[in-house]
Amino acid sequence: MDNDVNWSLTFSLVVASLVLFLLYRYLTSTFTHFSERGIPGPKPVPIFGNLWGIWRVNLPQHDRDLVRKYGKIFGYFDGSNASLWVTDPEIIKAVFVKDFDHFTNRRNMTFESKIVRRMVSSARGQEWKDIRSSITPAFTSGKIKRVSVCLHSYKYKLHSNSNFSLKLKMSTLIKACADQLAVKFDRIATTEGKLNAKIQFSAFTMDVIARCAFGIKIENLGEKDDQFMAKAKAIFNAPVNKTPLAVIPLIYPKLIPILGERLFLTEGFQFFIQLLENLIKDRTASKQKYEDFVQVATEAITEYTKEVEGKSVPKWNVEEIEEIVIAQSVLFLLAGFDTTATTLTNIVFLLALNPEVQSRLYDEIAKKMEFYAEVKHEMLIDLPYVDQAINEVLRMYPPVPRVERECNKDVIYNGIQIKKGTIVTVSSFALHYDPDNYPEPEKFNPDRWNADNKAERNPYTFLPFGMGPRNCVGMRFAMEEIKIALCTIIQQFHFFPVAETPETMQFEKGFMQVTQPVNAVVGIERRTAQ
Ligand code: HEM
Repeated sequence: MDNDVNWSLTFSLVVASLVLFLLYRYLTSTFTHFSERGIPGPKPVPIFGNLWGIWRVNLPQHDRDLVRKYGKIFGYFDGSNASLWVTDPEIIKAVFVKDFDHFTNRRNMTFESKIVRRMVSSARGQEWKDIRSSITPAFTSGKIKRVSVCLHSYKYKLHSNSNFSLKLKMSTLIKACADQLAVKFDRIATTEGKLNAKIQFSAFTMDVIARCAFGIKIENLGEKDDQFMAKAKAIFNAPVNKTPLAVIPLIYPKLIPILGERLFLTEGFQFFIQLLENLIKDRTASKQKYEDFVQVATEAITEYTKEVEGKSVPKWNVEEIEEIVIAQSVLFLLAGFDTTATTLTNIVFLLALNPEVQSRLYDEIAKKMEFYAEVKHEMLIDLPYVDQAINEVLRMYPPVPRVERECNKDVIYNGIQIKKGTIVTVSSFALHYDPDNYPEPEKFNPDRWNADNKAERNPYTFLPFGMGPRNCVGMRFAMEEIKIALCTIIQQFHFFPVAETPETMQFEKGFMQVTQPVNAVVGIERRTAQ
């Protein structure tokens, strides 16, 4: 009897060990991918690869440390998926520009939501090319300058309220938002004397997107009862980013539909999809003429054609057009709100710590204002020091910490083989702090960006907006917005460090798509006439 028990126990143990062994072999089967090719890299662990614990780290520092340790080219594993990390400018050029046809897509996240799949950021192959070509005209500087937006007042609810309507040019609209921001700053300067920059700039960039993209003015933005901002913030600073769940889309994307998309497409996300669906339905029902981004994009998408038997026919049917428009509208909001607010926060923070840069910036803007009665599109064209300062902030604190492409054909660069299916990842922080590209990288020095210094630098060492045909489509819009805000507030306010201001920017820990500044508190006072 005892023998039987021992036998079956031994048998069970052998089977369990065999299963575990096979599982281990399966989970680690790709882990020789880089070592076989002589490419160094951190040691991966089963299931997580190199992502174990990533939800607890300071991502910019983590990425810089990795590159410092393993060099400009090394292997990394997102779960069992191979990712080649690159900060070599020549390979960046090849992947993002020269051989773009072999690197058109980002990784496939396999979301089933049609809205997510139709977003230009997640669309793939020919569908990406078609959507991107159709929306690009809406983002050219000519359109940003000329497009006028019909504004509709909007209080927090899911339908727009058309009892107020006003037609304004895009840059005038951004200026109106910046003026409203200046009123808030004035109140803060005279009461508290210190500014929690991220909160105020988030309300500003949300206001700009709502007005310029959707023609709506949200009355209570940034106030206590403002659900609009609360939902948006919940997307970027979601608690899930600090848990192992954050890495599931990377290590095993097929689990997304099994676990339920709602786990990843949070309530905030659903809120904006619903909002935009309603807004577009309202528009279709009304006879009103709109001229904002949604309208420009809708027309461009509707007019987009394909060739069938030598004839041009519409590319998408009515249902597809609605899906594509909603997808891009939600995306503009998501891609444009937090990135731009974070950049403005970082700018004010670095200006507070660098008074000589702040005063040079002030002088340049004040000089320009001698010729212009107010901040406007035309005056932004020739402000070299403003451009230099913004570039330097984007170098030191790029809001999007990693940029990637998926390889769709085996290629070899300088003896480094990149197999089909491999993800190529660039850590913007590591690239921007490489002393080969930027001597004394910790130093905030806008002069790095003067014409002479810039001409000497390899352009593939600066990726705050990504690179190549799939770079940030909203870059011009973001720069217009940042410059209008900066010119408006720097003229009126002076920023300086206070006891709470950290010596260097602190970032939220966790696996963030947009690097979140924490405690970016600076002193603020109204400038006296100079
Ligand atoms: C300072 C502000 C911003 C920064 C730093 C930023 C950064 C980026 C980066 C790094 C990418 C990835 C590019 C690549 O893979 O090469 C990207 C893509 C994108 N951005 Fe931005 N962005 C900003 C503002 C905006 C704004 C205001 C909008 C829209 C109104 C926008 C819309 C997009 C879209 C749609 C994509 C995906 C493009 C595609 O896949 O074809 N971004 N952005």
